[in-house]
Amino acid sequence: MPSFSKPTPTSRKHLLVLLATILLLRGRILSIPGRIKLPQLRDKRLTPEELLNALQQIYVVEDGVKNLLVPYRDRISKVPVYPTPPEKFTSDNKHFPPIPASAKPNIDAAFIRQLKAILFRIAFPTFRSKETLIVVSHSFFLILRTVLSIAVARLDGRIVRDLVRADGKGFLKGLGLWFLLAIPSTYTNSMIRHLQSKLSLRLRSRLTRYTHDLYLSSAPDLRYYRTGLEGVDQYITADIESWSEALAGLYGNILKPSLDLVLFTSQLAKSLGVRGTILLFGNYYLTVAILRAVTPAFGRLAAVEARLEGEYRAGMGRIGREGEEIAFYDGGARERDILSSAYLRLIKHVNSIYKIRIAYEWTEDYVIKYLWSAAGYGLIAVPLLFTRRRRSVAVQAGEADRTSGERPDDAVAGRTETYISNRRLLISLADAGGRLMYAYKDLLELAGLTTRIYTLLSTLHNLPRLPSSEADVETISLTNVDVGVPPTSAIPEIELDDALGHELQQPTGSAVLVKDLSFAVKEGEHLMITGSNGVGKTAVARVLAGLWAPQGANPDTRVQRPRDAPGRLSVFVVPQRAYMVTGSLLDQMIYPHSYPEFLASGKTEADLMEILEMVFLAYLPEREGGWTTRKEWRDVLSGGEKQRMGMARVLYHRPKFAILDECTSAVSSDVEGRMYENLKKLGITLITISLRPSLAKYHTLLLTLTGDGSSRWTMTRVGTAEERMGVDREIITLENKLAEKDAWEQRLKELDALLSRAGGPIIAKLRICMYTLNLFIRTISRYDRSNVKIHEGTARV
Ligand SMILES: Nc1ncnc2c1ncn2[C@@H]1O[C@H](COP(=O)(O)OP(=O)(O)OP(=O)(O)O)[C@@H](O)[C@H]1O
Repeated sequence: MPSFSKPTPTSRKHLLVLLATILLLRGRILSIPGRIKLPQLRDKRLTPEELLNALQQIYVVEDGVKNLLVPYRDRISKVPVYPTPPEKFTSDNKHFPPIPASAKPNIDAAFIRQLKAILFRIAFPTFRSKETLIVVSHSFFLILRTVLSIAVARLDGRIVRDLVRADGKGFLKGLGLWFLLAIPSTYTNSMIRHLQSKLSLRLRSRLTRYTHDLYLSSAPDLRYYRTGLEGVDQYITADIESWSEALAGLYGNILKPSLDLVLFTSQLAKSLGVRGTILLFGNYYLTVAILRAVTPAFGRLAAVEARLEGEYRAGMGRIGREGEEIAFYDGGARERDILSSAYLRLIKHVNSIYKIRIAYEWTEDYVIKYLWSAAGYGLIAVPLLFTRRRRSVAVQAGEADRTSGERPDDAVAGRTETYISNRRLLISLADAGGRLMYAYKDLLELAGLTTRIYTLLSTLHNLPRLPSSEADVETISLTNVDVGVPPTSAIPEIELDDALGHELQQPTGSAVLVKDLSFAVKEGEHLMITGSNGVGKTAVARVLAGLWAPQGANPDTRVQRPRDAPGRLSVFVVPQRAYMVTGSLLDQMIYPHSYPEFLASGKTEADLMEILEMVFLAYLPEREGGWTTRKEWRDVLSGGEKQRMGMARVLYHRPKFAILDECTSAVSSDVEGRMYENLKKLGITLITISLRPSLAKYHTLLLTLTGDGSSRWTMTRVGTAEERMGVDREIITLENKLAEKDAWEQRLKELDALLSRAGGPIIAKLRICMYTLNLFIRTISRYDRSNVKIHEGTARV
């Protein structure tokens, strides 16, 4: 493999140097990079080429830990990943029981249980995690802010008192303290915001990693394939993010105002006395009662909004994915209608939330701002009026100065201080109360999002296990298997127009497509599965590959596949629709291998080129600018090229059995035939699903699915090469006879005309012969090459 060091240009022989540089670069671009050195990646700004190579590398393993190479600006950071162990999922399973059909997002026991499961099984798995440290620091700053707010309120009162007293020195001292206090206060505010964002990000990362590991599980779980949950992307991307933000924000929004409420109330109680404190608590009670009565079901509304967002997002994604097909049909207008409809449903819902909010927020503002302020004035008046009355009585008695030793100015200043401090505390109290009320609404919204996240996790956790089909056998076989569409799992969905309730997606019953199917394919035998469209050919492949469980209650039902040998897969499936992975040209060919796995396999660039030649794609690396070129391959490659790439993957992996599901339908027959020959030469046993009779000659067994609604099937042996030649000869004879059909028909008409003029028994016999001939011609006419059935060596298995 060539190295990737930069060429040094010399001042002499410019032309030669230029030529050499071009050649060197061409060599670098067109060849596969070796393992790249990554120790100082974090510190070094990489060249675009190095960046591309690092992207190709995907990850490095250091000290047994997989480090993902994540592009960040024009650098690469190494992020260690620790996949969730399967035992963790097993132990978590019981904490995520299926959500009951009647569940509605609300602040209740179910919400607490769901939140507890998500928090303590995923978000905070241990108390010594970084998340805990963030929460502790966050709490510290929240408490500090409350303490500082009290200090600010006191200082505020003191400054005004000194002002009323005309105490310049005291005023300046107070002002100096004010500036000093501002430093920790503002720092505390920014730290609270920072820690809240950090906590939200950590929660999101924890949940995302867990969900990725659970969702993208390998065989036999294949949860990504089997969830049946609509709009999973919305759950994993947007909902997890909103949930993390809501939770991190809510912690501050509940803890801080609650603390404020306790501390401010205790401070106020000192100057309000018992009566005032009772009045204060009466005020709290009244507020909570009023607001509870007018609070709408924000939880359910938030959950429905998330779902509608998901539908709209899915529609947008579909257009991005299937742009070309839509463009061919010129379906823009139709798609716009579909998208607009999804968008309008979302907007209608959001609008209705806004409308519901008007009444709620109006009441909330009225209660918090005006009711609390009025109560506040009343409460402040208690000590003031009380003190004033006492003072006036004392003044009347002419003993004011003697009893208190204060000047009248001091008394006014003292009252002003109390008033200012209490007023500030009351304003803060009203603010805390308001935030607590908002927090209640946020809590309801969190309940809605929690239901969404919990639905995702419990659906993934509760998928029925697929029976393992791998065994120590040499053949791939089905025994007494009913093939049918598996029932969709029951997933509760919050219904669009029904924010008051939700609907259960009913499990659909599955019809049996193929009944009691049994066959075994040994290595070296080649099976072709045929039958009309929709009869269940791919369904059989799904059962063989372990994507669908066999149906039916027959105790003898069995699906068996050999286990993967070291370095060799037992079964590799090429599906009907070509799939192109995000990445380089090399990634397309080695999929699902990663680049490090390719290096570990010991295969070389020459091996890859040899494979590309076998599928007639040898021109691709040169045409596309090298193996590491990254493009949107789904659009760049033609339909036939994508299918040939699928065949290249089979040749790269060299499995024991290759299931080819109509994966050469866009490839010309001659190229298709040569690719089949190449696969067989490499010792790969073929299980082909196809409607092309021309492919039958590469196989030894033919499974025909009847497709007349009876779910029946027949297995026939295609026969030896000689026998197949015999069949070909028969086809040619029939075709020759077919070519003479018009002449025969003409002669028949002539004879018929002759006979109609004659009579007698001989004529009757001749008429019978004519009838037979007629029938024969009609039968031949109906014959078509594609209908020729091969019956040699028929063996029902
Ligand atoms: N996930 C699914 N959900 C519901 N029905 C399904 C699903 N997958 C397949 N089917 C149904 O099962 C039947 C068989 O599908 P299958 O893909 O096996 O047909 P096929 O014989 O391979 O057809 P074709 O030749 O057109 O590819 C079809 O009627 C199809 O609609």
